[in-house]
Amino acid sequence: MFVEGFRVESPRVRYGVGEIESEYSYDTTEVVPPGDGGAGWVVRPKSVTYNFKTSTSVPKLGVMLVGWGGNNGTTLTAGVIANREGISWETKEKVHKANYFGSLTQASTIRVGSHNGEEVYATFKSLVPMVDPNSIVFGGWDISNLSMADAMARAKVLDINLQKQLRPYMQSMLPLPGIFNPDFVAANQGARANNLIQGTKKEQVEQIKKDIREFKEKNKVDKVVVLWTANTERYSSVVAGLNDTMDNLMASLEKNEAEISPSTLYAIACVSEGVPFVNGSPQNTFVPGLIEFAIKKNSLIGGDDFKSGQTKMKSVLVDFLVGAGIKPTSIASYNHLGNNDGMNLSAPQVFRSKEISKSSVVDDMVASNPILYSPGEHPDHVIVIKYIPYVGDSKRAMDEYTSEIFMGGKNTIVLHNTCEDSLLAAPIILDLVLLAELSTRIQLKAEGQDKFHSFHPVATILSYLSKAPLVPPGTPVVNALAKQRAMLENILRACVGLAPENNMMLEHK
Ligand SMILES: NC(=O)c1ccc[n+]([C@@H]2O[C@H](COP(=O)([O-])OP(=O)(O)OC[C@H]3O[C@@H](n4cnc5c(N)ncnc54)[C@H](O)[C@@H]3O)[C@@H](O)[C@H]2O)c1
Ligand SMILES: O=P([O-])([O-])O[C@@H]1[C@@H](O)[C@H](O)[C@@H](O)[C@H](O)[C@@H]1O
Repeated sequence: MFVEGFRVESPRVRYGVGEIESEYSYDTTEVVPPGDGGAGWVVRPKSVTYNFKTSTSVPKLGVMLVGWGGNNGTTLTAGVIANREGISWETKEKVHKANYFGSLTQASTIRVGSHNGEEVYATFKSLVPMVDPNSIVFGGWDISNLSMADAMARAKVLDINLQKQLRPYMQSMLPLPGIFNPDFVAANQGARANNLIQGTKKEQVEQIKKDIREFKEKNKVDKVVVLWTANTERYSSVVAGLNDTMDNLMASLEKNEAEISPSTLYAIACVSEGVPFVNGSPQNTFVPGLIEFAIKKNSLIGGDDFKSGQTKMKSVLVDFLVGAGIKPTSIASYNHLGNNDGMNLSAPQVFRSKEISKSSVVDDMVASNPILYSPGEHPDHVIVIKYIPYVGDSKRAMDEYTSEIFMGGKNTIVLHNTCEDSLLAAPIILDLVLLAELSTRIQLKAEGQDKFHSFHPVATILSYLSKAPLVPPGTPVVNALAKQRAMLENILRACVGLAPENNMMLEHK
């Protein structure tokens, strides 16, 4: 059974004017090491009462994309317009209708219980009020000056009969000039760089801040979220005195230090304006000084690197294998693609950023099972990415997973996965901006705390959507996809006083 929406009736939930309040018992545990008496480890269940307040004042949302004219940026913009206008288009197979497939918030469901023995499901987005994607106003920056209509044609992602219908809506959408530094991307990206902000790094930051303010005013949006879907940069060097603290980063900006990347400059501008900034690429935009700045300003940052295809599959498969007591011993991940992202990734220093994010995704799962892995032991894991122009945005991923199984046996799984890069990434970008906006409307307070506060500005709530989740310093990184989804769903369930989904279904046992 499926329900579009629901209200929770409980003495612990109040749907007020402008907000939903809930009182939530957070059942967790306290783990105590062996005592002097050698009694062994002790695990004590404990319950902590949290109060949540979620504002139901859903804003008119503006989304400014860095790299708006790219394959992902144009595909997302086009997809939202097609959904908003109810566009359908004919291909050789059939007449297609616009949809939001691939979006967790728009096209997935949650179990809310059972009725007369039948399971009842609701849309994920019905848990708490979210922005309607059809109402989003898009804008942003690109170092290439093509209109969104021409950039969509350049991307060659969407069917031509759809593109023709979208062109009138997108031809007047022009990207603002971007901050470009050829030292941080492949040399082959220079050919498209004809739409640039000139000046010192500080002047560039001030321009981005001005752009955000003017966009907000011109479009009469209540809130803006900025998301980086521009090209992958090489890692910035993290150097004491340069970017290791907020003060040093700001001093380096004043000195126009060369090693501050464009993505970090955009992030500085956003944090300065209190605008959420999400990084969809793998580079270390969030150098320590930027993270300190975001925490001081309590301004949301999140990322890194959209989890869209090959890595998303890996974070499911390795979780299944390790969770089943099977020991992955070698993982070979190869893919080739032919879009501009792939061309940029053909530069070794840029590829290294992607290699890091794609390799780290198994770390938490391997570390969770010392029965299988000795301290420091991990699977052989290689990442290969090749640029083959002919396939365009239709990335072809090939993986081989070899594992040790019972009594010296071996198991090998081979996958071929045609990841239509932008058609998989666009709905993920949508979820990132919707959830980033939502999380800024949630306040929480644990028992013993006297004031409500926001989530930590480093938004781990976005982990499900990121290959390399950014977490507050010193906190655990979770990559297993099922755990990430459960974390997100259960936090939103808590906002309306619903217990975590435990899948026990005792009533049927
Ligand atoms: N499935 C996916 O597509 C996927 C998954 C994970 C991560 N990513 C990352 O998303 C990013 C975008 O992917 P894409 O396929 O859209 O790439 P793309 O090359 O088509 O688009 C990037 C756009 O950013 C622009 N740009 C580059 N540097 C800029 C700057 N400093 N300021 C403003 N604009 C700038 C470029 O002109 C281009 O239009 C890449 O970093 C990619 O690695 C993509
Ligand atoms: O998300 P995923 O498919 O594991 O990883 C992908 C890379 O393998 C691919 O080369 C590139 O197109 C995308 O940027 C994406 O990051």
